[in-house]
Amino acid sequence: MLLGVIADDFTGATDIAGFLVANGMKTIQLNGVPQEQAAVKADAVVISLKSRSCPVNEAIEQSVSALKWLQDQGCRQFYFKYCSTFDSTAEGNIGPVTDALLDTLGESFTILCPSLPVNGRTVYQGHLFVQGSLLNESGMRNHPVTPMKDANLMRLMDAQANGKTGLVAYHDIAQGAAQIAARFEALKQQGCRYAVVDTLDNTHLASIGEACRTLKLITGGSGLAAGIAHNWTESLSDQSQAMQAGQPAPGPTVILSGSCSVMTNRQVAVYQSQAPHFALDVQSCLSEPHYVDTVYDWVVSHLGSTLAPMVYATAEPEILRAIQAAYGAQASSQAVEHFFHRLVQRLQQHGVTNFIVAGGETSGVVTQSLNVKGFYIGPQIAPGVPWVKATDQPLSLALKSGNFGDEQFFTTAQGFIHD
Ligand SMILES: Nc1ncnc2c1ncn2[C@@H]1O[C@H](COP(=O)(O)OP(=O)(O)OP(=O)(O)O)[C@@H](O)[C@H]1O
Ligand SMILES: O=C(O)[C@@H](O)C(=O)CO
Repeated sequence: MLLGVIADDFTGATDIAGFLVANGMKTIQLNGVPQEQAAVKADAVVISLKSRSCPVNEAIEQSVSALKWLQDQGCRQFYFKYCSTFDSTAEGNIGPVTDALLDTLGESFTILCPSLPVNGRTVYQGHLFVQGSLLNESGMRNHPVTPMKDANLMRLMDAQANGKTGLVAYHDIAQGAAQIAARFEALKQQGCRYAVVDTLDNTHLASIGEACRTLKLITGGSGLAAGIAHNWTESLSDQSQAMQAGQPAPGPTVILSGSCSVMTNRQVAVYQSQAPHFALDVQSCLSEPHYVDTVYDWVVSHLGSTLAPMVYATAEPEILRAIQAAYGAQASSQAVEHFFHRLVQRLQQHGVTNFIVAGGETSGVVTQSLNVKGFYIGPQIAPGVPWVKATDQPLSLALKSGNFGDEQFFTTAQGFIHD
């Protein structure tokens, strides 16, 4: 095994796994840290956790235990994958987890590279942009769990990590890998533990990837996957079978949307005009034990439709704010997640085999409810969203990060399902 990836949520895991496969690395995704040590045959293993917004100590504990498992598998380099919008708070979890991974590896330096230019995430002078807007002026300012109120990555990291954060700015990045590596050394000499790397396009990511060849730990979004995979080209095995193994097969299909991102709101609105849809009522999720029966019956009665039925909690920011004011942000999001957990188990028992899910946390809940241990990675529906197929049951999933995909995503995803 060459590369071990620790991802802080499920969609983030499939995101990077999809890019690793597309760049020639045979990749298996495992949900949670496996209990057993059985050797996995792949170039890269991505362990997906649900550690983005859990208490800091739990995130550290999960991440370090994933790292140790990957070390035992013989991985030679490690990647901590977090969101391309740096989803975190002043408490964590990106900073404390990075610190814990560095300490466990006995390393003193890593980079912070959330950029994913193909999906509009770029970094300039250490400031993170989403489709040309500063992070704190993008839809991320309204995120239900980790609202992002600052775009300065140095400041965000300083608030939550132990060490000092430096910057490798655009003019150095543009000069290529050797200059970037020289800047890493200079920052280390200045006592920096982390370096934010400016990135405007894939050329920059390729240079950054090359400059990271000797780093034991790399942290970032999925954009850097291509650059990292490139470093291993000479050691890679044949890829064609891995992609094939992840192809989704025909079967009852449902869409579950728990993301309130700007793009998911658009995708849900477009799909509402095309297919059967059911809007979840948060109060009923909180207080009616039999609400799940009502929604389950509705889904089952629409499974024969040309396009799959959609159940969604997705709400526009002002509606979300009103819900959170009435019931509390944590209580309402937990109620929605718990509802999806129960619904998914019922639908699985009914024989639903294909789940298209919007939202990282929501995808985590769905995958855990389905009790899937691992995935083969299939074709990419949109950059960062591959179909994945369970390694141990006849189940396929499309796990969409909140802001990924275009407006037709839910119909496009269904177009990939065939014999
Ligand atoms: N109507 C709602 N009221 C309250 N909470 C909601 C509502 N709809 C969704 N949520 C909660 O908001 C959270 C959305 O997080 P999730 O990670 O699923 O989406 P996302 O943040 O857009 O996706 P990503 O993390 O991939 O960017 C979930 O905990 C979900 O249960
Ligand atoms: O990096 C991203 O934007 C996604 O993979 C993600 O982590 C959102 O949950």
